[in-house]
Amino acid sequence: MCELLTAGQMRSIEGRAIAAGETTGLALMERAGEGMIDAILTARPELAAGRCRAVVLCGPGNNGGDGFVIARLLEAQGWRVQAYFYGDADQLPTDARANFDRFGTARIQAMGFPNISDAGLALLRSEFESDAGLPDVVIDALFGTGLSRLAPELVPLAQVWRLGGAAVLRVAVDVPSGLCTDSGHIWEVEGKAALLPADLTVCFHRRKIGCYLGEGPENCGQIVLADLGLAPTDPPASAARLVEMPAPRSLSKSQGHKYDHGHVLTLSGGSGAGGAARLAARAALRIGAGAVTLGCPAEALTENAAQLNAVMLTVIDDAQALTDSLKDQRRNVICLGPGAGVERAATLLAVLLADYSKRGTVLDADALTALAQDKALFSRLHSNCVLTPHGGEFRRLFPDLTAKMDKMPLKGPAYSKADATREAAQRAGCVVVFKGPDTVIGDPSGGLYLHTATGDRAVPWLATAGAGDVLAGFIAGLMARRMPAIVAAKTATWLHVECARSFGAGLIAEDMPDELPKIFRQLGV
Ligand SMILES: NC(=O)C1=CN([C@@H]2O[C@H](COP(=O)(O)OP(=O)(O)OC[C@H]3O[C@@H](n4cnc5c(N)ncnc54)[C@H](OP(=O)(O)O)[C@@H]3O)[C@@H](O)[C@H]2O)[C@@H](O)CC1
Ligand SMILES: Nc1ncnc2c1ncn2[C@@H]1O[C@H](COP(=O)(O)OP(=O)(O)O)[C@@H](O)[C@H]1O
Ligand SMILES: [K+]
Repeated sequence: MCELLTAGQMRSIEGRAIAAGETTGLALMERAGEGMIDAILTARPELAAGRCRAVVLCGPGNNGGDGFVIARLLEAQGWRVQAYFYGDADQLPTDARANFDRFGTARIQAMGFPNISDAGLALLRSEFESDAGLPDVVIDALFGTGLSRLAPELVPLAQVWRLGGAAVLRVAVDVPSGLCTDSGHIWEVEGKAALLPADLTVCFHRRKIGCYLGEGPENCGQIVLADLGLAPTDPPASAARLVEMPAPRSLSKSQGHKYDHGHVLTLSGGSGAGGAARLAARAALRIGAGAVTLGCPAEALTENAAQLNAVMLTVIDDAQALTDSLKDQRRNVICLGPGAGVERAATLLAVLLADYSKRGTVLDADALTALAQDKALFSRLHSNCVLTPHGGEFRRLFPDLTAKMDKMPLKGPAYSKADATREAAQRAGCVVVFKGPDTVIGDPSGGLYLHTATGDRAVPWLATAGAGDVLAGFIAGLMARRMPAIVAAKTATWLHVECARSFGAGLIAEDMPDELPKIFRQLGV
């Protein structure tokens, strides 16, 4: 289970350990420096062989203190190291000051404070233009989890930071300077923003949530962990968790009748608007629902019949027809929204949310718009519902939360997509899957899960029409198989990205359900 921490959560874990006498700030800082070097050499073993050159940028807080430790330890390994300092030595926190002194004032190049001097910047620039060639590694120990506002000094530094291009390894200590640890946004004021993007980010103790949200993933490079030796106490209950590969056991089928594996009813729109619901229906069937029926208006029966085989068809013209259809309790999950049309979605939603049996209900697309337009409907959502909004739909449903999320404060902590999803799920009383390259899943009890499709899980081809319909179908299919809503949402999100990764370039939504059997084989389902 991989927890993702905010700056505040990390601070309280460290603070508790120090207060309990389990460790000291100085010991943690030493361990952070050691862990950093282990992590760099593990991620880039080729650096272990040579006598490399490193430039370490140290800032005014404890992140800077880590930088002095790293500089000292790298030097002890025979590296040529130059440390630069942005800050006032007399204002350094105690442990950082101890490491500043230990490395040696005379060997630390001051860059000027509170403004970086031209001379300081020129000296730093010369590191990249020296006869000794480019540094092998540049380390960003300027600001870490303590940064809670724009550091304007990063603006000039950001240009120098990029010198040398791909020939230089850029490593961030804990988080890249300029990134908000909580929201993954870049700190900015009046349109001015700056950040030092990294090829490798070494997070201490636990991964920081901002590395997985917003602009975090594209600016952190590879993210690895360094152990600080803190006791593996339970993470805070409020900590978010990364969505991980599902256990194959959870996806395998036991013996039984088709209806033992559930029956999804997907409700489509009228003539010419059935594609989205057909995609969802096929996805639900492929992921293992025992049976899937598409409910369409009579006018669309013939065209749907021409497209579907294993998916069954029924006519659902109006609210009464849906009420009758729900009398069949084997239809244990309903998927409504894709291609339904807002008016029809509103009519059918009223029936679904009045259904006493509170069966599994996946609401996407037009059903979300209908929900946003009707407070009474919204208030009838229950814990067996799943909402799957993209950014636009989320804005319609929760305009106030979106406004809070979009407004980067001048000073942190910032309100994040994770905070918004948690609040949305609690308000709706059901699971909310807030989609995007960083998909955040919240459950009404406050649980929070993140799936970030970046790095080796990047799937730009998933930005294709109908991909969301397939996700809704996957969730519905898994719920039909009696997976709890939150588990179905997590599992479907992971499989959805996995299908896109596996298929690769050229992916369109139709390909995704048909990629599932291959994924299942690979997982050993
Ligand atoms: N706690 C622990 O036990 C351990 C901590 N560890 C390490 O400490 C890091 C957190 O350290 P930290 O909280 O000291 O803040 P840090 O991220 O270094 O920097 C931000 C500070 O700079 C200050 N600031 C000054 N000038 C500024 C300016 N112009 N622009 C913006 N800010 C400016 C700013 O204060 P402000 O002026 O905003 O009040 C703020 O106080 C953490 O990431 C990890 O690397 C590890 O060693 C393990 C043990
Ligand atoms: N660049 C991307 N990387 C990863 N996932 C993406 C990306 N773009 C879109 N997605 C995913 O694709 C799906 C798109 O859903 P949605 O916006 O509802 O599209 P549609 O309405 O066309 O089906 C979501 O699950 C979203 O998370
Ligand atoms: K940093």
